[in-house]
Amino acid sequence: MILKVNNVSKHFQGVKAVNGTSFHVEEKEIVGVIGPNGAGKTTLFNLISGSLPVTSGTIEFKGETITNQKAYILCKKGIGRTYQVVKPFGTISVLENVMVGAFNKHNSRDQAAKISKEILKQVGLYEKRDQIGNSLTLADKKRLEVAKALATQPALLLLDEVMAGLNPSEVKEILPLILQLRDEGITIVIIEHLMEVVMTICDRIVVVHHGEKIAEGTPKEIANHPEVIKAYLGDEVSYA
Ligand SMILES: Nc1ncnc2c1ncn2[C@@H]1O[C@H](COP(=O)(O)OP(=O)(O)OP(=O)(O)O)[C@@H](O)[C@H]1O
Repeated sequence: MILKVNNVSKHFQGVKAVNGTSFHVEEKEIVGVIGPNGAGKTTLFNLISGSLPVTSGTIEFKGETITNQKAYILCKKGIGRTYQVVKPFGTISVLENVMVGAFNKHNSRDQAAKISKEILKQVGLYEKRDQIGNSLTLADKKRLEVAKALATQPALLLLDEVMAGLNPSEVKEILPLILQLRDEGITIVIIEHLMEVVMTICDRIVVVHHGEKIAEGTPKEIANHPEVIKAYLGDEVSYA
């Protein structure tokens, strides 16, 4: 088991963004986190990656309790993440953007550049390595987000809506990349609102609603789960 989230809560004043959630992730699994808007998905990622402290509960990574450790320390330990809102360093090149991630593990500029070029080839951005970050299309900015996270050489990669805003053919292009990363040994937790994507690539799915886990299972189990159907088809109509 690579990740264990034990009864974790995050309350913002009166808002119970995450409320007593528990789940685990096995090595090399692809686990989807789904739920309606505001369900607490991104907050969960912020807690796992150390961007926010928990209100209560514990988080274990590779058997070690890592609750409330700083984000840069968790990054060094192997937890990488992308952000829902893509934020490339707009005025430096695509290659330099990725190198920022690579410096997490490598002090030498040459070594960081070498690794970053390999990653750019893998995500299909090598030809655009000298372009400025801001000049990329949204689809390419999403690839760059993945590349920046990969450059930190994560064992566990948290992908936050990397396909939101992409057209169907762009989505089809990025799916094999995610499967390839898993084949290379990276464990993936993915927040994704595109059901066909989640159903296709995930081994298991965790469903959250109002900060609480309401279901967990294989894509098939989740698709037929009464609580999930209620959460999506009840008074909540939009989801992400
Ligand atoms: N820093 C914060 N301060 C106060 N409230 C917050 C903060 N971050 C998130 N929230 C609230 O916590 C709840 C969960 O938000 P979160 O962004 O985790 O949901 P989500 O499932 O990722 O939503 P979406 O699908 O819209 O991205 C929401 O009610 C949100 O307004």
